[in-house]
Amino acid sequence: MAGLKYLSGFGNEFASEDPRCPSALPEGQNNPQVCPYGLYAEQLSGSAFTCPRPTNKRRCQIFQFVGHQLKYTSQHSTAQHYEIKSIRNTSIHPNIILFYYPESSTLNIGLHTVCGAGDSKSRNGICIHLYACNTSMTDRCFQNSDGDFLIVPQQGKLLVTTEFGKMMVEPNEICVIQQGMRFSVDVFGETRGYILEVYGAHFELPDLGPIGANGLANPRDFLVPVAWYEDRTVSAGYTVINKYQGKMFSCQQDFSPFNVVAWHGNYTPYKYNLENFMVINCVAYDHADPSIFTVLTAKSTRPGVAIADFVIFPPRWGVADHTFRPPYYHRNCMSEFMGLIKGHYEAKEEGFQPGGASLHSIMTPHGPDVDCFEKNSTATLKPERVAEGTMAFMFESSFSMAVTKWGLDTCNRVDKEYYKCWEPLRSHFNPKWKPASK
Ligand SMILES: O=C(O)Cc1cc(O)ccc1O
Ligand SMILES: [Fe+2]
Repeated sequence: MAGLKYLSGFGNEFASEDPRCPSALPEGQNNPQVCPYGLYAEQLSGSAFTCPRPTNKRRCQIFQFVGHQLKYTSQHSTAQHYEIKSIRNTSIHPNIILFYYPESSTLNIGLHTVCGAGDSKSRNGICIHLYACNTSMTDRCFQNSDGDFLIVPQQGKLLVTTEFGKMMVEPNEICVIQQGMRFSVDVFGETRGYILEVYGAHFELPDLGPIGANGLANPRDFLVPVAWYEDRTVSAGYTVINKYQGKMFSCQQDFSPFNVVAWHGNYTPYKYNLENFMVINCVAYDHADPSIFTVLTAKSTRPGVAIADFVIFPPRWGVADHTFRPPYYHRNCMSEFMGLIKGHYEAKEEGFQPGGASLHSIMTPHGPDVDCFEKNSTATLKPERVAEGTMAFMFESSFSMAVTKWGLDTCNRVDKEYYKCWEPLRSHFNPKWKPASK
């Protein structure tokens, strides 16, 4: 859908009216006795009323025909995949797991949870889902009452209709749909990607510290939809699906929920093109930690420790002198879930397919495969482009993840031999080695 308009900025105070209804936002107040055009006023609160100002940025006033719904009933079909219970019941072991992506043709029912930890009831935790579909959502929308979705399309673009307006999100872009926001997705063929869900925190831009005012993901590159409504009666029934405490509920209404004529506030969905990321990296020697590539972070209450970070490995220059340039060998107190949007990943050129994923669990050793190690230990170190035409990413989390039954068994695409990419690493130990004489 060409020609969609957006507002620009991260977490700004925005105001938007559908141009068909000028002056739909009441002047100077949120709750006039009667709203313009006879609309209903509703506040969507994404932070506690009493949060201190820096975090109390999370609210939106929306003006709509009508918002309230009928009774939710439990919905079955795909419900079990979202249950946190299913995460607790499943496999806990520290192996490294490489998931191959399920064929989309075998899977057109949407979302599958692969791993996660914590829970939505205590508002602290994460879930990682994969989606694969080839059918648009017709007369149905989704509302996640549990947390925020950071959606990473890998194949196929998504036309996301929200209460705030429409966004087109293509592979190499991401979007965030925050807790409680209703949305529906149109697809245009085989479509798949990844979703990071966080409970109890919203995504923020990372602090820049000594980097200064510019760098990483710049706030102006985040795009927010403009108000758009439809006045549509759906006599056959419009289904609102609500994920609440890990379970799916649905209710029927006879109108489209995308009836918000105007809104203002700073609690909105948004999208970001990863191509806009301003990469900061080593220009002298050694390998900077990948936190330098953080696009968005969902902070925990412990300073510097994220519930989850969204980190990318964008095309860039590699210039470090006398340095083994690829990722170092690593044991981490965090979990590392990696995915690949396109191209190859520098630490594993073969085997890691776009659409695939790997989970390197807490303190499980990982790093470059044997080819990458040998090649880069002897390479002539001239400035060169790294990761050209590729985009790998990582969901890095302080939670220790359990893998669902679906992730391990049902998807049936786990590479049981993944660990073998490190098996041929041989010792280069030379006891006769001498330091170069100065
Ligand atoms: O490849 C990985 O697993 C991610 C990663 C990247 C990097 O640059 C340094 C450490 C690390 O774990
Ligand atoms: Fe790592």
